[in-house]
Amino acid sequence: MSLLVFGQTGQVATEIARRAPHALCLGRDKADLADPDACAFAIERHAPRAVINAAAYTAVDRAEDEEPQATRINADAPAAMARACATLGIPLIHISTDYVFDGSGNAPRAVKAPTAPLNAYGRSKLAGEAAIRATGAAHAILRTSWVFSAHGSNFLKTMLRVSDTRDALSIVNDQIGGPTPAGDIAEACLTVANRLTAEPTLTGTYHFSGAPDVSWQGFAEAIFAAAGRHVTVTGIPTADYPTPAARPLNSRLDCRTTETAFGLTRPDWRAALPDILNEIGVTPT
Ligand SMILES: NC(=O)C1=CN([C@@H]2O[C@H](COP(=O)(O)OP(=O)(O)OC[C@H]3O[C@@H](n4cnc5c(N)ncnc54)[C@H](OP(=O)(O)O)[C@@H]3O)[C@@H](O)[C@H]2O)C=CC1
Ligand SMILES: Cc1cn([C@H]2C[C@H](O)[C@@H](COP(=O)(O)OP(=O)(O)O[C@H]3O[C@@H](C)C(=O)[C@@H](O)[C@H]3O)O2)c(=O)[nH]c1=O
Ligand SMILES: [Mg+2]
Repeated sequence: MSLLVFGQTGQVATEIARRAPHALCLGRDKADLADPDACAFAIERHAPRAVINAAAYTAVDRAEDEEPQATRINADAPAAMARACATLGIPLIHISTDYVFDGSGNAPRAVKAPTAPLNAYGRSKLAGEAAIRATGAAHAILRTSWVFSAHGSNFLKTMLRVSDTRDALSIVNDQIGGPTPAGDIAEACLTVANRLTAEPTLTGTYHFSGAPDVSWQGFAEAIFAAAGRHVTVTGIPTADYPTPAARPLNSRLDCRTTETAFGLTRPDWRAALPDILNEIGVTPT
């Protein structure tokens, strides 16, 4: 057994499966993250050379009402995975989020910058990070942001859906971050898994997000331009788009240590748009 992946249908898991046909990707039916012991058992039984956790509770607004469940999936399960990895002496590659930060200021966040999540999802992901570090397992925690792809649910697909019925939208323009193609995250995870297997001293936390940083409004406009859809996008402040979960204004991630350690540079999300739209079946008219 080479590589064990938690997650099968998600954005990143789908892209890992495409790139690593020999990896064993476990869906919820084979490993339910609400059952952390089952996740640890799956690792012990398959004895892979590395584990990638690409599954998570990602419903940001719903997590406000389901924090215990989000914490079980985003913290208790990764902790159990890391303990099993430590026992076997294999690395765990785990994905985390810009939402562990409070989004103050305008500067890109360094890896070691203080964390202070604004919402339940962010707290559950931060708890996962801490729990993994505490096990002593060789690991890489890869924080990314604003993931999009042809699969699963994401902002790009929401924009395409709503523009089927509306030709004008109001989108927040004061939350800034790096949209990240799931395919590039998958590639980064595989690169990091290979490197960490040979060099466990690379253990640590890393940032990996797409460039350039943009507002959700700017991202929406780029999506509609690439899709050839004529939609009027009006920028609004976050205060005018109330949601159950608060979201950080500044989601910029400083990704320089990831390039130094692994040679991974920030992917240009604009370059990924045409292929992803094409895969969804959207062709500019
Ligand atoms: N989406 C984003 O914008 C961002 C995501 N991240 C992180 O990246 C990682 C990958 O996210 P992404 O690919 O977008 O995730 P998705 O939301 O696309 O998919 C989540 C995956 O997790 C699985 N999952 C959820 N609950 C369970 C469970 N109880 N047991 C087993 N599997 C479960 C889902 O399976 P099922 O289909 O069965 O529900 C699905 O495969 C996560 O760690 C996420 O926190 C970080 C920053 C941004
Ligand atoms: C649909 C819509 C959204 N918005 C805003 C709401 C929100 O601030 C922003 C993005 O909305 P979403 O619900 O897609 O974003 P959200 O689900 O919060 O996305 C986050 O998911 C988790 C998993 C992460 O880890 C983060 O990196 C981030 O990608 O756009 C508008 O302003 N107008 C609209 O019409
Ligand atoms: Mg969402």
